[in-house]
Amino acid sequence: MLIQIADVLSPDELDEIRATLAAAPFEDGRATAGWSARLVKDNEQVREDSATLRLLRERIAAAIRRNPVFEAAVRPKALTPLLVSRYGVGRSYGSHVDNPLMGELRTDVSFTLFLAEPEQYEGGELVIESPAGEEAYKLPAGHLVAYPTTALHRVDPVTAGERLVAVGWAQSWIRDAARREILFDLEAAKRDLFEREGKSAAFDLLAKSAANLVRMWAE
Ligand SMILES: O=C(O)CCC(=O)C(=O)O
Ligand SMILES: [Fe+2]
Repeated sequence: MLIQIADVLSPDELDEIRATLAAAPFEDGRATAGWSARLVKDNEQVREDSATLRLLRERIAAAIRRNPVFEAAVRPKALTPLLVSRYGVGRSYGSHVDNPLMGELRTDVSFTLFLAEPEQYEGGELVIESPAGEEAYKLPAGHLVAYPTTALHRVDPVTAGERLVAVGWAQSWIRDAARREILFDLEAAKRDLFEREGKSAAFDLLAKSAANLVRMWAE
């Protein structure tokens, strides 16, 4: 399941993050790509060993972890350390698949949190490729798109301005994307039913089934 989540960062958080980014040290992004993705990766990232990256990672990861839609859709067991990337004019990241393992984690879900407003740059869409076609994402600042790490994807060349994003990966309690979608739908149905009839017998059965599916599938 592919999902867009609005307002993961508040306007105040965004201002603070952008101010921090304006003074951040950047380095070539190739170091954090696998050997074949490295051939098509052309961006810059906040320096791995910098205090700025530590601060940005803490702030942004905290905002993502407290987002209830992210929690319900991704079911994160753990997140990789985030990357904070900049694509100036001419920069892009060609079609690739992300590493299946990063550090101690299996990467189940990839996500991009947009930090620049769409009007601030031309091009730079995140394109998710599938046999059914392509889907391009360029979301307002503070919004996030999450997609199964199984997909080929790319970032189209930036032709004006500057694209700023934070990207990361989650190992999910629920490895399979189709199962995650079932649990996400059941959670939505639970909330809808609860609003209409409170903690009814039907609600309790739905809640029981959803909880037991998590128990059956969690790993
Ligand atoms: O910048 C993005 O939206 C995605 C970057 C990406 O595909 C990656 O870092 O593996
Ligand atoms: Fe990627």
